[in-house]
Amino acid sequence: MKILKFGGKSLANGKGVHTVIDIIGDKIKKGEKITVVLSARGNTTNELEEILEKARNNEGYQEQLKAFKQYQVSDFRDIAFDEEFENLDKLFEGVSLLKDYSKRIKDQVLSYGEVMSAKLVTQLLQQKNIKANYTDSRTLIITDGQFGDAQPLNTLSKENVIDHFGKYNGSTVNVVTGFIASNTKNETTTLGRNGSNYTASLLANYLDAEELQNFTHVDGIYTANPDLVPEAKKIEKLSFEEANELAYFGANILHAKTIIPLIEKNIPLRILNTFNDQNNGTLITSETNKKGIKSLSVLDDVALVYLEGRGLLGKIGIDARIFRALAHKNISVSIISQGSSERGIGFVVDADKAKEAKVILEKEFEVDVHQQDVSKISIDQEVSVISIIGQDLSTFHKPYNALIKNQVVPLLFNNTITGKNVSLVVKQHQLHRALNVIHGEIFDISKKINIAIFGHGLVGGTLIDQILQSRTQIEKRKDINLNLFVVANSQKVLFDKNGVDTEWKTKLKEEGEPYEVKDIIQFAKDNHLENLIAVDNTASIDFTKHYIDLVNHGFDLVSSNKIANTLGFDFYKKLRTELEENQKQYLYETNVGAGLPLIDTIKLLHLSGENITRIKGVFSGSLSYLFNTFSNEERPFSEVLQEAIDKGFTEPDPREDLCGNDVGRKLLILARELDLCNEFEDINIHNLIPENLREGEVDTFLSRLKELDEVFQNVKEDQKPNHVLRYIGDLWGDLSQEKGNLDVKLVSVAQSSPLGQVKGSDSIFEIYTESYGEQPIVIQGAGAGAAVTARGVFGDILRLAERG
Ligand SMILES: NC(=O)C1=CN([C@@H]2O[C@H](COP(=O)(O)OP(=O)(O)OC[C@H]3O[C@@H](n4cnc5c(N)ncnc54)[C@H](OP(=O)(O)O)[C@@H]3O)[C@@H](O)[C@H]2O)C=CC1
Ligand SMILES: N[C@@H](CC=O)C(=O)O
Repeated sequence: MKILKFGGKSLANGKGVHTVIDIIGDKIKKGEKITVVLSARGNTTNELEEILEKARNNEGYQEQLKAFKQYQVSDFRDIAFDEEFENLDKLFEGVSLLKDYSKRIKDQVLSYGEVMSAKLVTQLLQQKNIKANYTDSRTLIITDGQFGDAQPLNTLSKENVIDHFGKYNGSTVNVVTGFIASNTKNETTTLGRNGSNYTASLLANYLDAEELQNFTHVDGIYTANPDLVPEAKKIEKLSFEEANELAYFGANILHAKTIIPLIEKNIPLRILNTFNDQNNGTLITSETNKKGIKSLSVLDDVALVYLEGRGLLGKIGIDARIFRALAHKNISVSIISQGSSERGIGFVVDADKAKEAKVILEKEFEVDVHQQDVSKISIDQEVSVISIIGQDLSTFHKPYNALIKNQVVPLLFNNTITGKNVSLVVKQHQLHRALNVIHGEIFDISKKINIAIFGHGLVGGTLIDQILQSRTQIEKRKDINLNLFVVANSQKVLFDKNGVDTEWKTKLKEEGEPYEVKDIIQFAKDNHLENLIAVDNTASIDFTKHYIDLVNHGFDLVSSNKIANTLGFDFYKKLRTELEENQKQYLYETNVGAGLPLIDTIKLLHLSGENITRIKGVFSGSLSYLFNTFSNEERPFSEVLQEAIDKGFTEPDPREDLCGNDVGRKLLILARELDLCNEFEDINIHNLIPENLREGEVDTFLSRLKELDEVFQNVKEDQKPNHVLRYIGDLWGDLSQEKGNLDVKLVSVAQSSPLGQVKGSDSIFEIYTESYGEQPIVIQGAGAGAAVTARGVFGDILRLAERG
């Protein structure tokens, strides 16, 4: 015998009931022996409760009652509910006259939900020539007299059930009302929360069923609520013990008490989806999984109560007084946390009990408040509890750190000593993000990194394409899902919370909208996006003004833009302070030497105590290309410069390279990595642009490039034989002082020297240190170009993603 239990959503009007009839019909056809247990249909129980309240409060309930009746019969005109409707009318009338109702009356009213549901399904089955027998569970399950949450009297109930089922030879399906029962005085009682499931598991127990199949509207039990966590996965198998934990911590499919009758008889429970016959659901058995499962569950109808005060320190009996006072009023406390100093104790109660709990405690601690031993008794209603089931403390740092990194600071947390569960109380508005962050961290599924790209020119555009090309591979290899949720230029933004695709350029053009950076921050918040990174691929000083705001709102930063690192030292420090306070990171490896691993190397040498005494070299890829080519070939300077521009080596405004600012910035960035406090004004820069070409629009400058030819031809010809031109940066002096010397200049060097041998757009950096003496560490390679730079930015993004 299998027990099939169908929930309210499975039995709703429309597709629901008919699907249920088909499922039952199929089983009968296959010769399976089954018993069916039903909940009330759709929203029936809630509706009956609401009408009852209205009747008591003398609010017009007739209209809702009429709609309720229509719902029950609308799809099934030939089924008669006259008797049930008449009884309900009488009950509501009585309540409205008395302006009150007892728990006994409420149980009577609610019982009609299950009665009508079972009556309907029985008749629909009979219409299909299936032998079905309406079974009112009040004749079977006998309980104590606790209306609303009655406890079954097992011996009596079991006898009734065995007796009743003994009368059927197996070819008739008993269609049993769930949830309802009767006491020994033959009065209707109900079995409380999850009552229909309880009826089904009691029957399974009494009848030694081979399986209980619980048909719901979901595919099974998930690692988290899929409505809140899109990446949630279905759990194939669970042990009863684990299911019990899930039930206790709020998984809304089961209630702990419903599992006990199954455990007793070792009867498997399968959670199935009425509307998906292709799914095996979740199987719950006594078998324990060695690895253990992990799941996230949420209690959100809760409140946090907090008691604080200096007088609690070391005082004995405070906790006892709190819990005794609450227990006295039947208020149950679920999660408790107390500081070791005992200056405060926080705990969680059901939301609807919070105010009462506060009043009770205020009364209990009246004297203590007066004596200022207790300073505060407060409640916070806007909280949720997340329980990580299967999580022990040895690896708890992972989800915890991820939460902090995503600016979710739990208000309270506790763990079970013997089990493997940790519960956290978080602010309700952070629940969604918190769940996704924890889920991404504890499951073997990819961690989503939400990236906002600002600037999609040469570097930014290449970066987007590189990410879109490699993201599948990265997800496979690293379990990191790179989600580009924003692409923006100086005018417009394209939002897509699920990530832009290869059509991003067209979409940005057609669907892009004007924006301010705060809109992007808001979008991330509204969509509960976690692991946020803002990538600056602009050359804009204006955009850098938003860095601190972005950091304060949970974004890590990556930039190819060098401006933020070369603004005033005050800003430089402030940004780092904000980063530290928010536990955010800022990576900018491409600021010097494009994709070359320079900044990291310098940072490491410095951090490890290696004294760097000088850094010298060709810092600019574009000027390297320009002077390498111009020195070796007999071509006009303007022609080679145009080539460097066309190859994407220069800054958006090439005058930034030629005037020395770009090299100056790079030099300053390196100096600041060595903890020097130099300002941009401290740099001695040899500006290569003749004064008459320095001002004006970039286009005008580009149209006058030829005017540079004579100037540079003369410089070239003025050199010693076998010498070439190089534009270098040089950081020197006593670098243990507050400031170093920073020079940017055009020099003529022997072609045979290391600097003289640099080719193409290569940069070369000579790093002199105390240990390495006269022989510098040399880093050399492509110092400019969209592809290498974008790859470097990509590297920074991945570094952040992996650090998590
Ligand atoms: N090229 C190279 O080899 C290297 C470049 N870099 C750095 O990379 C950065 C980008 O260079 P590149 O790609 O050549 O520049 P581009 O001029 O090609 O692209 C700049 C992008 O930034 C956008 N932008 C400008 N201002 C803003 C703003 N305030 N807010 C949002 N978006 C803005 C532009 O949009 P719009 O079109 O609307 O103006 C454009 O999409 C520069 O900072 C450069 O120094 C670093 C290392 C090497
Ligand atoms: N314009 C820059 C690009 C990289 O920072 C250069 O030429 O080096």
